Amino acid sequence: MEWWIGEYGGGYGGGGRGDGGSRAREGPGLSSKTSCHYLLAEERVVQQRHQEQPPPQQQQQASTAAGGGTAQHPPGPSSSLEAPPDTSARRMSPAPAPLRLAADMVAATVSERIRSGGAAGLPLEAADRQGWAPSYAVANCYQDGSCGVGVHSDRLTSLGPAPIIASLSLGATRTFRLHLQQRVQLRGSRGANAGSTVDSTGPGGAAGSSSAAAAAADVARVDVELPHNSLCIMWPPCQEAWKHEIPKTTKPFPTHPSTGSTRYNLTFRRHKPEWEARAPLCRCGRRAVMKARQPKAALDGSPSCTLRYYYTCDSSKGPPCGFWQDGPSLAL
Ligand SMILES: O=C(O)CCC(=O)C(=O)O
Ligand SMILES: [Fe+2]
Repeated sequence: MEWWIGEYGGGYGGGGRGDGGSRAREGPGLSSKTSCHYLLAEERVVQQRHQEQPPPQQQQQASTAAGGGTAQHPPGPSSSLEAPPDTSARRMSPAPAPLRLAADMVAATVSERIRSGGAAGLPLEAADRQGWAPSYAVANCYQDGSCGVGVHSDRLTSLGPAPIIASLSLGATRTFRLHLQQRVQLRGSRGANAGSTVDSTGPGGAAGSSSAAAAAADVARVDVELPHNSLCIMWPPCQEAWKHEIPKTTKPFPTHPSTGSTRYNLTFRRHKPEWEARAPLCRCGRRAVMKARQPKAALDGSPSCTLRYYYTCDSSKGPPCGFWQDGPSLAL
């Protein structure tokens, strides 16, 4: 694996994503030991277009989808420490053959889960219901317990609302920790939680996966151990209702005969250029980022039946200009 995951060289432990936002960066938006690979030729075309053309001037436009117009709200929830896999900040290389093979297997697993009703009641996009296929993959390498990724949700600007993200773990076993942000009432479900939004399937893709979050319907934090060859599917609305992290640890954890204390993670995602194009430009001229709105009383009030989004300045690219614009909403 190392021959391609280590592409950007260097370490990702010390100043990594776990350190309150001061991520070590080597390329645009990518930390060392993280690399980004396109699986579809279209993705490469979109990427090239991004590099060649400045975004369209749409600064004064009203909000995009179902949301209202520009509002004078204060900024939303304090900006989370977000992971880099936002394709607007990507430097992608083509996926090597083993990664394509893994992507095909992951796509088949996720699609079969959808086809057999395992994702019933979840807010899947119509296209995803027909079968899900990722367009790119992000590879992370955690050399040992000193490496982690801080609490974040994955960027929605280029993934669109309610994305499916499938995460394959290889090597050492590390803890994947989820933090509940808002309770969501899913259609047809009785519980007031995004209960079944994370589905971790054990080694070999064994059936009878453990749905850790479902078992913990009323807790605000869930730990899922991710052993070698496990697939963790972050079903929607996982990115909206939860944040996640791989905590650094000084405690012993299960190593792997081939990789020792090193864990590799491959997340498979589908880029939705149509959503990325909808993001307005903020006052400082950068493309705004789309985030999920979390109601103030999210954790004590009644569950939300609607996912709401807003656009704000991308603070990962420099001092925020204070831009805020209402975004789309998605009834569950
Ligand atoms: O390593 C993992 O399991 C999670 C990685 C992650 O959250 C990310 O790349 O956004
Ligand atoms: Fe993430």
